[in-house]
Amino acid sequence: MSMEATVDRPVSTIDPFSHAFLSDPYPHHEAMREAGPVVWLEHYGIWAMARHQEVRDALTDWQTYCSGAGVGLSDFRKEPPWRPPSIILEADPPLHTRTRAVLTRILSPAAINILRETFAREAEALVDRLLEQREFDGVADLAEAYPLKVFPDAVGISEEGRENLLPYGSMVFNSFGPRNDLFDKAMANAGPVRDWIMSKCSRAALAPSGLGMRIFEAVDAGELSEAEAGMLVRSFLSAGIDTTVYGLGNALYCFASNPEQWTILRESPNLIRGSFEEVLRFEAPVQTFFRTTTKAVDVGGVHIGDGEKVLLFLAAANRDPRRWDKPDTFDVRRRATGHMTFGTGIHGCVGQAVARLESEAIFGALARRVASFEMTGQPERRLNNTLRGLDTLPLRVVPV
Ligand code: HEM
Ligand SMILES: CCOc1cccc(C(=O)O)c1
Repeated sequence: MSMEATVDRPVSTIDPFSHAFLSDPYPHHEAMREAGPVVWLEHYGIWAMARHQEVRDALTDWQTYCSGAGVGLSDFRKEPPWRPPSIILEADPPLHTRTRAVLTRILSPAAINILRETFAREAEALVDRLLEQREFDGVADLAEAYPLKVFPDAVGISEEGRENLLPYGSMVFNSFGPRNDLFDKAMANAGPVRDWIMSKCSRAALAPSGLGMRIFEAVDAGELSEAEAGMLVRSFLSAGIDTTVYGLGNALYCFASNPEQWTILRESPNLIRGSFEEVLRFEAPVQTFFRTTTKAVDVGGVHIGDGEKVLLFLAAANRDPRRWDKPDTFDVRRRATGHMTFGTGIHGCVGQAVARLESEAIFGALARRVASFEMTGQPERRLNNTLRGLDTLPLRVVPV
């Protein structure tokens, strides 16, 4: 019998969904990276990976680390999901292969390029208004306002009721964590919010020329059922707003906190696209996702059993000194490709071209018009079981 060289498993008592951890995760990320390639979190009875190599390998090995049991703490095979599972995010091949192919085509860089002019026009108009105001809140007046205008417009849903989108995103992203106070608060008004969202996931509710109707055209082409098309529109509304809201807010925070980096960007506008990748690496709006093992597996000598939950710390991988030089420095000149904030492998973010276009439009407009940002008050955090970002960011802009 081959004696596997298994070592004792590294153990940690931290609660990665506590307010303390979510408010300042970086020291805990460092502790987990140093504890081992995989760490047992006894608080929840789950495994954690915080190093870049292990996170990347687990995301790539979808056969061993599956999504079909849910990509949150809850194992769908042991307890009912709070909503019908996503047929892309919470699906494995072959179902995932079919649904992913449809969204990959609809959200391809070429397809998204068609939105470039509209996204740029909306960004210029918003920046005009904010420069008039001089002082505003970077979260409410920019990071929320812009995605809430351009993305639902692009999907093709009506203006009325869009105030349900952020609450729904909060429900979705808090649901990947434990049923803690953050989840309970997010679910307070679940019924009406969920009803509004589902009312938008049908042909009748979608503009003929939007991204949503592109999904129903895949039904007519025999690639999807009518019900599956509705579920994929739900995926757009689940994933497509809060992620970019937190991402744009984190970007503003990074530039306001590192004014010399903003000056570098203004002098070299060709760095604008790459600077968003550095924001995503340094202040990942999406911090974690889970996988579930489909067999026993040995990671760096540590034995993980079959059917166990593994928490992948995307944000910890982004600051792993094994992968990055000066990982805790925000540097817009860094080539940040290889960050884990869009995931990687077969589930790697299918909407990343939309996110990049939104950021490029906004920060392109700001770089031409704003000499510097000044924080006029203390920013407040918006705690969420999966997302990291701000609730308020009081700003003043100094025009060029
Ligand atoms: C800064 C913005 C964004 C971030 C940080 C982000 C992050 C991610 C991550 C980490 C994943 C992988 C999840 C996993 O491996 O389990 C993912 C998948 C996904 N994202 Fe994004 N996302 C962003 C924007 C968007 C947008 C704008 C859309 C619009 C449609 C979108 C739609 C999706 C969908 C449908 C999936 C599931 C893909 C699959 O499972 O094959 N995301 N995203
Ligand atoms: C940003 C990761 O992608 C997601 C997130 C939440 C929900 C869904 C979905 O497919 O419903 C996808």
